[in-house]
Amino acid sequence: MLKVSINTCLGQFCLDCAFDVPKTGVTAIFGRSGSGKTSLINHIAGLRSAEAGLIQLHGRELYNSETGIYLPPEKRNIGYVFQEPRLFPHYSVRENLLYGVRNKSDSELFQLIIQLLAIETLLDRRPTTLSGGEKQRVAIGRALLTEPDLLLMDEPLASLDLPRKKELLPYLSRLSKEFEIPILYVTHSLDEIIQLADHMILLDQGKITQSGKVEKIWGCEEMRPWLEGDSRSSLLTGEVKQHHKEYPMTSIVLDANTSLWMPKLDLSPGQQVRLRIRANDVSLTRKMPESSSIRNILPGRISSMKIDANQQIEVNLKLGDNQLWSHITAWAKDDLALQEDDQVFVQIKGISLTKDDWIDL
Ligand SMILES: Nc1ncnc2c1ncn2[C@@H]1O[C@H](COP(=O)(O)OP(=O)(O)OP(=O)(O)O)[C@@H](O)[C@H]1O
Repeated sequence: MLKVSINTCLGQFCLDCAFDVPKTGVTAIFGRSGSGKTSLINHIAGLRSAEAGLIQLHGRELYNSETGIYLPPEKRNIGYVFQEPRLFPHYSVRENLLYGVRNKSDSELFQLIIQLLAIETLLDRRPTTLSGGEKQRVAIGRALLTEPDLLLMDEPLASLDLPRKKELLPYLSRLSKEFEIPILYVTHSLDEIIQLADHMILLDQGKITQSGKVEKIWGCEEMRPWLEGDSRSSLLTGEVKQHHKEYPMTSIVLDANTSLWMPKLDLSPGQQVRLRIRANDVSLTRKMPESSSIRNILPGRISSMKIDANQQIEVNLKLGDNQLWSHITAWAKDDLALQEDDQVFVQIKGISLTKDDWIDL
């Protein structure tokens, strides 16, 4: 586990945060530009020193202002992947990968990493001949080959265009499952968080405003600037229950009493999935409709209602054990005379869940 507590100022900017990162999985660091994301991971890497604090990785102290411990970056055993791949142009891909690696033979780890990142065929090429996505895969491979206790990634996809980002995401996702090390992942992208992160830390002006499981943070008030109105959505975790016998649909269990139908997933019963349900795809009725094209009609209760910037209503609902957002017009709210604590029926079109709205966990 990584334990961090940092209190320091750089000019006008002060970083004051304390948090723990679980032993495995991806923890996303998210926040506005200038909120201190890069400064934070640079402190952990040892590229910056704080005025006060403690950084402990798997029980080993990397930094302790009280006892004067300050390990330089090369003694911390931390891998760092930057926005730009930073490869040595005069070395081949193989030489880049093995730079700084003690065991330079074709180890099992080397084979695993080149397969996982699909860079076997690039080994004899020079970085200048690679695409942006290929270069970044090599940079990730190089960081992993040093067998780090922690991997820091600072917007590793930011310099890539959208198709390259999409190409690299599955590699990152596989890597986080395959390597049992904590990954701290700085990003501006909510899509990357949905695809990759298990946990999330929200930073604002150098302070942590929220941290915890992604599903929980997603719905919190501090996420409102990024997820308001039309862009409001909920993240839910569930398990594949069954596939429909006649139609290309899959049922996902969210809790003991709640399940949803969505277009067929190529997954087996029992597999875990994360779903994003857009608030615009969730409508409400007072009575159970008698016949409807909508496949998911579930009982829910209104927890709270908020007016968005366009004077429409964001309704937060309790759906079984989960929280769900619905976005409706103020007109509909008045027409149905909706109030907090009311019991309603929540309607989610099965077809509204597209392939960008789920990942297997
Ligand atoms: N050497 C420095 N001296 C003074 N202020 C600095 C220094 N380095 C960074 N800062 C300030 O610290 C704040 C946090 O910067 P940082 O790069 O950590 O933010 P960030 O959240 O990573 O931003 P972005 O998302 O734009 O990369 C900024 O206001 C920045 O101007």
